[in-house]
Amino acid sequence: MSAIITAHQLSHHFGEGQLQKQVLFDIDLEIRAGEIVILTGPSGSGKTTLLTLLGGLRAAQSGSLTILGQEILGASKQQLGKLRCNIGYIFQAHNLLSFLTAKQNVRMSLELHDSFLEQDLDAIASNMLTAVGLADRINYYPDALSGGQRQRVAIARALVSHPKIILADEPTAALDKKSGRDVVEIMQRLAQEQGCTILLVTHDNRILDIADRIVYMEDGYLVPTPALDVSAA
Ligand SMILES: Nc1ncnc2c1ncn2[C@@H]1O[C@H](COP(=O)(O)OP(=O)(O)OP(=O)(O)O)[C@@H](O)[C@H]1O
Repeated sequence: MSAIITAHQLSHHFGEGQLQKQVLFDIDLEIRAGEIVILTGPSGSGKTTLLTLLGGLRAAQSGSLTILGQEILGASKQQLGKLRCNIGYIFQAHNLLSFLTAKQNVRMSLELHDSFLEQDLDAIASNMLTAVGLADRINYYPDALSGGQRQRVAIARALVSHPKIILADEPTAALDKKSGRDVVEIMQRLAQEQGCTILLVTHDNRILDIADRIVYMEDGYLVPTPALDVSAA
């Protein structure tokens, strides 16, 4: 498997001068095509900061970061924007637009890509919602859906354009055990079908077993995964 994301000696700080605070230290990480990698660790250890860097959502400051073959250090806003077309994002709060139906929310993601024909968009969006088990909720507004159903719409929206990478930040945090499990299993199945790489940040020990690999963070450093966390899954 080839590397799809490679970080080498990646560091990051917030603030300037006396207020500067370093939150990532010399991160070395390689993520290969098709892998499901879970990033876990205590609150404030830098997981979200690392995830946003690896997803091209913020500029890298030092070290080296290659995403889909492109060096991100010093990349322009345009280059980052183009890169993001190949990445699907799923967040804790699903961020669906409340005035659009499930289908319209998914369709909107397709409209950002010019590789799909206008007349096909409705059918593609509906098929994707069917794939996440929402065939009977296609024309519902988010307010009429449960938390788990909304998160499944968010998954459909992220995966519908067949991105090469999915980044998910605490996708099960707001869900009960059963819904959380359903959501990650759907992500896992679809990513496997599409050959997509998943990088997922979570505190949720109940879903650690879906990962091919668990990466553990502490105080801004990658550390060997404690055996305890793996067996607790
Ligand atoms: N925009 C920002 N400006 C200043 N400091 C920030 C900013 N974002 C994060 N931090 C700080 O960076 C550190 C790492 O935060 P980050 O959100 O990456 O951790 P995390 O491991 O994802 O935490 P959690 O599990 O609680 O979400 C924290 O000390 C946080 O306060």
